[in-house]
Amino acid sequence: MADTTGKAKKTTATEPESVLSRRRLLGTAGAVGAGGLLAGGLAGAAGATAARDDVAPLSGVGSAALPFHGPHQAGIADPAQAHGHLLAFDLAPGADRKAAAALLRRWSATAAELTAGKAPKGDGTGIALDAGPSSLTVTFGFGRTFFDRTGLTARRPAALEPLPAFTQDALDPKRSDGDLWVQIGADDALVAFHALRLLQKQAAGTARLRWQMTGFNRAPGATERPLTGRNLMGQIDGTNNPKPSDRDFDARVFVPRDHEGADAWMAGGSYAVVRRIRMLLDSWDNLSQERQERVIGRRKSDGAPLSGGTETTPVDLDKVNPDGTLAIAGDAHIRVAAPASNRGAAMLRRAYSYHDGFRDDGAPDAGLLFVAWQADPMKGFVPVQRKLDRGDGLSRFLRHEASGLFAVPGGCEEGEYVGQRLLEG
Ligand SMILES: C=CC1=C(C)c2cc3[nH]c(cc4nc(cc5[nH]c(cc1n2)c(C)c5CCC(=O)O)C(CCC(=O)O)=C4C)c(C)c3C=C
Ligand SMILES: [Fe+2]
Repeated sequence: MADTTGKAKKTTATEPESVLSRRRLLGTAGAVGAGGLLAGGLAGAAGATAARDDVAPLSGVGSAALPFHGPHQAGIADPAQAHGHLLAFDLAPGADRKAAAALLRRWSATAAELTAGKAPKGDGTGIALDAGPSSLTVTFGFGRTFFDRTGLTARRPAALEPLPAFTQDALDPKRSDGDLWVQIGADDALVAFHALRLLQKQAAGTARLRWQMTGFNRAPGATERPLTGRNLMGQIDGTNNPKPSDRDFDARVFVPRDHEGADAWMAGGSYAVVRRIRMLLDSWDNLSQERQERVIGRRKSDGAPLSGGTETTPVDLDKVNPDGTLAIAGDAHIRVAAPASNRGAAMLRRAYSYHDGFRDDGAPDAGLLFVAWQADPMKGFVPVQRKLDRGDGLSRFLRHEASGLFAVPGGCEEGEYVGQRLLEG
């Protein structure tokens, strides 16, 4: 469902029809294709729970649904969920534009069903049978290499020029880039994995997984009231993000709907910059809290800027302390990253934390799966990262290990698929 501004609206009905359809599957397996379910090894479970008309209402978390269809893809303007997967695929040798179109059609149909809480026909996995949609979103994008491989070079957007090399980059090419990109988010880990598994199976023969990263955020309801999330450095992160209610939000985040030219198919779309940023947590944790706060420019406890006020007080970059020093240090992260320091450049940050065990030296392999959304990377991520690369006090505690830039087309309507205007236009 989209409101008049075209933004996705969350459905929070206690028990939407679409949710019932998946949750009642166990009881109606015969009618909807028991073959799939039984093939998944669920014969016993189906027998034991044959009648599920007494199914209890889902929690608010489970029943929340974000529509797949609409002018923009879901998973951009809505809050990042508790569980996320980022995946990149490369087209298999011989897979052409037609094969890519068929894959996007399959993927879109599956994403539409799953986000509505329905079980795709023939799905025997059983992974998310008891759950509702849990705010699942599935977002699809195209990398630069996709266009040459499908004979669509002439329609590749200029905005997909490779990102410049930054001095602090230590990028692993195997975990960077890719022909196709998929972002999955859900407030339930099984619902998120279910989507990942089905999409990966549907890619067989057409595209091969290039890399995958898994991340997390705080679970909804974990705090007394909704709060801005924290990252693994313990900071409140996301405060000064553009808000959907801002006058210029759409212009900053989405390609205009009347966009023309060879890449007119990107109208209503957005560009995602993906960076895997490892945090040097052992070094960070050794800093005093006062030093940590100076590095960011905000208080750790409540996220208030060091220029005063509360978390939401506008930052005063000119404020001077009684001793004559700047309240927000010259190399503080929020000073260097602020639109005011970058000729207005801004992006929507929608990140997931990650933890992939421990490295040989005992340090956590952990950090941020940073995803920045903007209408044009040259007016968003690129100028800001150029500045951070040179003068950010936080960069001493970070390692950029992987990177990707993806063109994420606008959303599609029922019966259509994401990318159709590119692949069939
Ligand atoms: C190129 C863009 C950015 C990268 C890369 C980046 C990495 C990064 N940031 C934090 C933690 C925080 N960032 C905060 C604010 C902030 N960060 C960016 C951009 C990048 N950050 C911007 C544009 C802003 C907003 C600046 C402003 O206008 O005030 C904050 C403060 C809270 C907030 O506003 O979100 C924190 C904390 C980490 C840990 C990190 C890499 C791992
Ligand atoms: Fe930041």
